Amino acid sequence: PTVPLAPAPSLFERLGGMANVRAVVDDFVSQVSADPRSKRTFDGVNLSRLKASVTTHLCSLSGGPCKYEGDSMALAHRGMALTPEELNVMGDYVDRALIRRGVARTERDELKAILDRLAGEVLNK
Ligand code: HEM
Repeated sequence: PTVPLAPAPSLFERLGGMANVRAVVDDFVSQVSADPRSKRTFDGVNLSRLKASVTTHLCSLSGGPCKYEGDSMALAHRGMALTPEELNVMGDYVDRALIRRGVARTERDELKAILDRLAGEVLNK
């Protein structure tokens, strides 16, 4: 039998590591916060700060070496009454940003599954 010599790379590594995750977040947060279908909650939000926070969050969620210390998802989105449509708009921009950075289908689907599991914590708060 074959004994694996090294653990399988984390999703974080397969996404291309910190540089790629940061670039993807920079891309999709810029798009979501500018699109008329999804921009209403971004008024007055410090986008650089948000991008840094979302990068750390995704790094941590995908098994990377980060520790997310921001607010819970329910608290972060409290009072926004986010809709499934807004979440879909974001999901599409995430996917397109990943494609632009050369991330393959398997990894895109894995990240989508992680984000889908958080939907209940961000919608309708
Ligand atoms: C699964 C989906 C989502 C995840 C995982 C997520 C993640 C996050 C994270 C990590 C933060 C930063 C919280 C902090 O720094 O304490 C944040 C803030 C924020 N999110 Fe989301 N988010 C999601 C969906 C959305 C959607 C669909 C929208 C709007 C279309 C949105 C709008 C915002 C805004 C405006 C903030 C900034 C709040 C502020 O600084 O006052 N989020 N989100």
